[in-house]
Amino acid sequence: MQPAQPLRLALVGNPNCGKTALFNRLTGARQKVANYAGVTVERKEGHFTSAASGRAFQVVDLPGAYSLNAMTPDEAITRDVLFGKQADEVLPDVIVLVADATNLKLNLRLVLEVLRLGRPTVLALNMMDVARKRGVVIDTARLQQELDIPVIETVAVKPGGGEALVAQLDRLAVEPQRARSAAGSRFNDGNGDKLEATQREVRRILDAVIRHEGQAHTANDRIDAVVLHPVLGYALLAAVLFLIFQAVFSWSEAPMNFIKESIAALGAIVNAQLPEGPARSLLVDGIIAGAGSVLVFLPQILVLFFFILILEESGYLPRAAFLLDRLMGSVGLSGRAFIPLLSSFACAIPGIMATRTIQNPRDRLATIMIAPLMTCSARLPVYALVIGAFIPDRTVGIFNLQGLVLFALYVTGIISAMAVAWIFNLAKGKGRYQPLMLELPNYHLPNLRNLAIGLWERARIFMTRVGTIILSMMILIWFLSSFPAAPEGATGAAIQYSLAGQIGHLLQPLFEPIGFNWQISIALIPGLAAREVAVGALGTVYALSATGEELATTLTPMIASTWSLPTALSLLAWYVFAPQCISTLSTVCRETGSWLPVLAMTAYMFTLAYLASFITFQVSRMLLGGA
Ligand SMILES: Nc1nc2c(ncn2[C@@H]2O[C@H](COP(=O)(O)OP(=O)(O)OP(=O)(O)O)[C@@H](O)[C@H]2O)c(=O)[nH]1
Ligand SMILES: [Mg+2]
Repeated sequence: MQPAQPLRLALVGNPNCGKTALFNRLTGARQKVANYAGVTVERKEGHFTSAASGRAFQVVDLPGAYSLNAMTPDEAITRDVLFGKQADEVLPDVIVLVADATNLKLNLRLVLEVLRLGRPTVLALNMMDVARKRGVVIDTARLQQELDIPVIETVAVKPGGGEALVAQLDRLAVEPQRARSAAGSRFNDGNGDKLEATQREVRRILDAVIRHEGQAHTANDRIDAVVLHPVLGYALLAAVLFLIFQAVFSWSEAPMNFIKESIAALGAIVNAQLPEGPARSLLVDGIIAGAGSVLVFLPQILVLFFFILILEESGYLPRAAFLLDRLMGSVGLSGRAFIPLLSSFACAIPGIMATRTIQNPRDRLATIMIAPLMTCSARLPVYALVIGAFIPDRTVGIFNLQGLVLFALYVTGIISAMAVAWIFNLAKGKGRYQPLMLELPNYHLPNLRNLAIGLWERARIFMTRVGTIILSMMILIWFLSSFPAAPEGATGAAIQYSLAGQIGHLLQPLFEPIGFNWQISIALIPGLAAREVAVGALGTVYALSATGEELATTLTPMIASTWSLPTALSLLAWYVFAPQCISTLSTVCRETGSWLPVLAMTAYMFTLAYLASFITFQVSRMLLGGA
């Protein structure tokens, strides 16, 4: 009896109405959900089986859209799926419209537009929990009558909040025709003045179905009076950012020490158990010292994401975008660039993809070009390693000095990005200033369970990186650093004679003027695969360079005793600017459809990195006298 084909569903609705939350609820996926418009920028597919009927469904989550006349590249994806324009796309069997019940006035426009397509459609009236709390009363039965499609109330963020929808979909799977609205044709008069006809229809339906308006959301307004205040607003923004960098160091100290000690203990055990030889060296110097020195930074990454997740979920981000719109405009960026740039603090790849929400292609390109200057989380281990080794852990006034330096590095990245945008603006000619149009979502208290899931997800991603790309690079680096073995009667550490040692020495003339020794030069190359690998590579290289009997699984004291301060500062400067990992460059190529921006980006970033390191090294050497 079971049809072989799963029923294909597409989730369509305004931005930020909870499509992805619903997608996750239905399929058990963990796609990114956040409280601002434009989180989803690509099509995502998932599957689920109805517990009641055993029927299989295929769901596509789509970027939010205000209308089917796409203005931005992400809206175009949704339009193309609905019109079957995507080359390898089959039209969905049922369109699941999602609407924010607290904002029907805005959401109904798209609903009516989609109904005109005359396809089987159901409406999920989402965020019903918020609507109820505010006392909004919607006559769902009447709405169903007006639209002539099934209307189901949902709460996408609550367990079981999508069950009624699945039950309805089960019924539709038997006869999808039941969801084909005749109402669509009612305002499909083809008189050209569709927009106005739609507006009128929206007003009429609202009058018929809203039984009670509920209170205006006064709490929102009260918070906004502070958050968007011309003075207090900026002070709050600065305080929030500052707190984050302080916390990254002070909160993570204890767990980092614990991980560090565990790794050292593990190294000692393996060292004592295994006979001397390549196997022991690979395990202790390659894997434990290499991957271990990256693993130590997990707590700091989690603290950073703890704050990012709270900011994303609270609804604060679009407000910050408004505060900074003037500043962004003065260097020729659109205020819409704010969220893509902020996402780049996690990783430049989602940041660059998020530029799909920027309408003007020129603004979009400018944002893509500077996104890699935002400090991605993969740089954090490098910064933290060098800061931990060279910047004393003391307080300046109420501030932690290490946190201050970290903050300064992030700010340097931001200021440089603004400068590059300004130059780009001069070169490309000034774009028309477009006023920032962003929806201000309601404030949400972050849901603890989702926060925990989000952090767990980040930990998983980081551990997977450590276990796959970083581990395999570590093994490769260990081989390169161990073979060929030192010749008979050699005096120095064996690594000096290895392939990696030779490459390091070969590169040294290039890096000498900026203060890098051969160990750093070796670590820079694998750092292009993933930035954290540079830390792991240093771990392995130094473990293998250790000549004495002492076990060298902790990197920090080693670099503290062998590098000069100017070298350390120069490495920090290098990491602010040096081009991102290869995957970022390939994302730029994919998003712009051309290699030209990739080449331009690589060239400008390498130039800036070398210049910045050169100046940092030479000036600090002069100031500190010799070294
Ligand atoms: N209280 C409540 N919050 C919800 C509900 N559904 C979603 N949210 C929250 O609403 C915000 C937006 O959810 P998303 O699922 O990211 O929205 P989206 O429609 O996918 O947004 P875009 O991808 O930007 O188009 C998030 O903060 C969710 O946690 C709901 O039913 N009730
Ligand atoms: Mg989404």
